Amino acid sequence: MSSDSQRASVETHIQRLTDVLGAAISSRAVETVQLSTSGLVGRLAAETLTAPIPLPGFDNSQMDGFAVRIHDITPDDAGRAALPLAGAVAAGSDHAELPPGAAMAVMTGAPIPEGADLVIPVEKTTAGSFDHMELPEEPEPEAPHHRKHRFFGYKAPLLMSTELYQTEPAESPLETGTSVEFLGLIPADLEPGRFIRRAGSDIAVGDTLLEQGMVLTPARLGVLAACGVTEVTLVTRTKVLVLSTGDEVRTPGSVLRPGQLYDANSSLIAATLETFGCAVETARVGTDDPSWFMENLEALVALHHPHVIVTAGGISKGAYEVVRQALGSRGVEFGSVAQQPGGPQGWGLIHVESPAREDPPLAVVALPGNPVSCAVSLETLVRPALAAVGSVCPPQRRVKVRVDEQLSSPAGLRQFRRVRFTAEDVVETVGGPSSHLLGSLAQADALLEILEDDTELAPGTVREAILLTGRKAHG
Ligand SMILES: Nc1nc2c(c(=O)[nH]1)N[C@H]1C(S)=C(S)[C@@H](COP(=O)(O)OP(=O)(O)OC[C@H]3O[C@@H](n4cnc5c(N)ncnc54)[C@H](O)[C@@H]3O)O[C@H]1N2
Ligand code: MOO
Repeated sequence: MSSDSQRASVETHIQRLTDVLGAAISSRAVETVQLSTSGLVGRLAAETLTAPIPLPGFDNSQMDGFAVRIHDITPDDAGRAALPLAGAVAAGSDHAELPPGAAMAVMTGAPIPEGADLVIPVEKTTAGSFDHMELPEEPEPEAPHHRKHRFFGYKAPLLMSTELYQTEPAESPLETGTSVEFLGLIPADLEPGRFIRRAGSDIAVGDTLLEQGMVLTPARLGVLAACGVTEVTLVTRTKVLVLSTGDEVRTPGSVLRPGQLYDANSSLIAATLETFGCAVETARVGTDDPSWFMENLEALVALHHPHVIVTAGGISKGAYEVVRQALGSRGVEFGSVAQQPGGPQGWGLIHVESPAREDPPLAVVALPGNPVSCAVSLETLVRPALAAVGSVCPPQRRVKVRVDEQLSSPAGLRQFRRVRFTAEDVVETVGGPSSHLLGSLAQADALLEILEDDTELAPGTVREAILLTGRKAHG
């Protein structure tokens, strides 16, 4: 259907866009990227990836405290027990062994000394903390991986003086006679494995880190890095070429002649599509000549290899509607959607000759030129369609709001008024319904949805609103 006398519903148009976008981006290529690349959040994994190492990578202490063997500790009725101190193990230290009948100081993240089966936090000693203890020297910086645990002793008694001094590795560290005095121990403190983070207890070797089609999140990127993964294979983002048209439109920074205006649509559309997970290139095709427009388009397709072309402007009823004239004869349909702003719309699939490009065909989404019409169309039509084709596009964010003013809306059109929050769940309109009011859009938090048969809204009416990109609901 391409007649303006019959307006398509919003839902019908979303389905049309879903069909054309689906046909164009169903078989996307994959690419391998370094994990250190920025902007990976929201990208789609193309392959299953399993853990090459466990997490934690080794048994380590969850607390700053003392590693002990359970059977070496027999608390008295007051929960007190003492053990000779055999040394200290810092995070980053290598293998240590716990001598029988002794305790070893262990710091959070330090490897558990062999033989220990639980850790008692330093708070459960009479010293209470390591704050006033002199800890063993740090290892040489050039060989951190050879970091050794240090045997040390206390100027006795540890828990009276809380003064700790380092000794050279001792033949028998227990000769120092220094002891650690635990107190307030209850049975739960002596459970096997207490405060030991076991190797592989979070992730085991071979566990699935990513599955094909999974969205990358900050946490998933963190897990990949923790497992030492350096690169990841991702679905190539939907590549969109944004073409803003209009002889009167100039690039910001250039000098305007009378009747000319700066190009708002390239920035607005590109920024929006980036939040939809697309890789976007923009170009301005400032011609009203359909054949020159097509030559430009073909050259740009050969350069950028997009999956989708989004045009802005040149589609309504004027004498110089270059997009409509150029693409209307190539399979792109143009018609009206029963919404305001964003009534005139174009959609379709085209084949553009390009040596580097193979099927599937290119999707065309032709938006009306008014900037607010573009913004609303992207939110109400393009976002749901992109989200429906299994892309990474986040869905609309809808909230219920109360409108504390009298509003009217034309019958048969779904009107989207720009509103801002004045209190939690309460909105006021910003500017009128016209689609040139870009300043008002920039002040708005949401698009108030007024349905087709909802022609008069009394103050206090509750309706749905779509939160605009980058805006959050009040409160
Ligand atoms: N006789 C009719 N006239 C119009 C109708 C209609 O049904 N019958 N529909 C109106 C509606 S609604 C809209 S929306 C616009 C859509 O027109 P076009 O898509 O052809 O867009 P243009 O005419 O090219 O531009 C419209 C408006 O937007 C300005 N513009 C264009 N590009 C940019 C840009 N990149 N940055 C900033 N502003 C831009 C342009 O100068 C125009 O003012 O048609 C109505 N007319
Ligand atoms: O349908 Mo238009 O987008 O209102 O100005």
